[in-house]
Amino acid sequence: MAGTAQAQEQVYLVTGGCGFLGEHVVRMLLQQQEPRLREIRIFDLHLSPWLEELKTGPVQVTAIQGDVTQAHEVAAAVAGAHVVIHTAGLVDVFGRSSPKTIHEVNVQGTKNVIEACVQTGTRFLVYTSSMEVVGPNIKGHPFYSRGNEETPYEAVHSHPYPCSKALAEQLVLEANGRRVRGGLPLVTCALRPTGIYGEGHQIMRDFYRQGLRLGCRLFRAIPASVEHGRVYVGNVAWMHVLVARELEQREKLMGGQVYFCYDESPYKSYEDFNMEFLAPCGLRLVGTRPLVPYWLLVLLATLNALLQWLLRPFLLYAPMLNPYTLAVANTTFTVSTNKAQRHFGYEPLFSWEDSRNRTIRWVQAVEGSPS
Ligand SMILES: NC(=O)C1=CN([C@@H]2O[C@H](COP(=O)(O)OP(=O)(O)OC[C@H]3O[C@@H](n4cnc5c(N)ncnc54)[C@H](O)[C@@H]3O)[C@@H](O)[C@H]2O)C=CC1
Ligand SMILES: CC(C)CCC[C@@H](C)[C@H]1CC[C@H]2[C@@H]3[C@H](O)CC4=CC(=O)CC[C@]4(C)[C@H]3CC[C@]12C
Repeated sequence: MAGTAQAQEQVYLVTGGCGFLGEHVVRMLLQQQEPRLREIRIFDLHLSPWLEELKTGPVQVTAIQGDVTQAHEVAAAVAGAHVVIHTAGLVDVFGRSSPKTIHEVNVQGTKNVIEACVQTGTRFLVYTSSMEVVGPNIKGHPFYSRGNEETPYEAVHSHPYPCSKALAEQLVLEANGRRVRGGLPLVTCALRPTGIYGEGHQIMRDFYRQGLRLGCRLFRAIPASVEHGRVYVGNVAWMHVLVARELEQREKLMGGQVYFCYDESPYKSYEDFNMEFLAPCGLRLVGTRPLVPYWLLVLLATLNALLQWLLRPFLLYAPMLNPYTLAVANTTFTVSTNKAQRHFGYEPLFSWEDSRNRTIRWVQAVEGSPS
């Protein structure tokens, strides 16, 4: 009886619940109608207005405005939660924030989440890591033959974002098995999405708007032969929900594990993949080969980095092209694995056709909306 009562009292905390991925996780938790779910807490630096419309359903939705770098705020939000899904992070590859801030949010923030779990007795922690934890590395090595979680790869990073994600992932995995308040072990695992796309993807929106400005054209910069891993946001969210649900039953198998997020999205170059959505919206990718030679792109990217540094005291100059984004876009990095299926029965919830159609509908709706 006590077991039944406890089973109906689950509280989930989603950090970063108002972000691109976080919103999909929250909506997925509500859609899946998890019978044991009583409350979802959404912890974010910035709370979104759409949260209000979620507050009318049978599951209590609690919005908590807070900062993961503040240990006391995190501890207060975690207290009494059954599972924490930690998606909050500073996703900055354009140099908008300082390396120190990226470290504080992504590493110290994750430390605070772990310590809060330990102090308050929360046993299950799902961390949103990234493929960037593995690569591409600074040497530009491709991730050959569509690697999996076991594929050896020299993970060497210099950019603050992948460095911070790698450190945070390590902290999460090392915390697996730590005794939480009450004496039971903490069970953690990390999910590594490749480049996420779907409704709410701001970089896709930026490309679309740029294409409209350029007369419905985009110009190929990267060879079509460079494959870049992509995964639909709904499937990434579904994987988080499934892990959160299964972690208790399969703690021995899943605790301390990493899982790449994958689905049926095709292997293509970054730009060709984007065209799957942008072409039906009227854009065209000009050139079967890059229009600008690679050395010139490297030069422009380096110039951008230099300008960013020089202008920093006066203004924020953060263009999309810099040495890091160029290296990531220009290095083959794709995954092929079934570890999530083997460990916790994951199958993508959305087919490629579904994912594509949903994303196209979203891009079409972007037209005319404020930037
Ligand atoms: N977008 C992508 O392609 C990929 C993202 N990821 C990871 O997924 C997670 C979510 O990323 P996105 O949804 O794309 O980013 P996002 O920027 O849309 O969402 C991040 C959320 O975290 C919140 N946040 C940032 N700093 C915070 C702080 N100090 N305290 C509390 N909340 C804070 C933001 O307000 C935002 O709502 C991140 O951890 C990111 O590293 C991993 C792989 C790929
Ligand atoms: C004009 C350039 C040559 C093309 C620029 C494209 C880039 C802005 C994007 C190409 C690859 C993207 C990254 C990739 O999908 C992996 C990621 C994982 C994360 O965890 C965060 C986001 C990102 C680093 C993503 C960012 C934009 C690109 C670099």
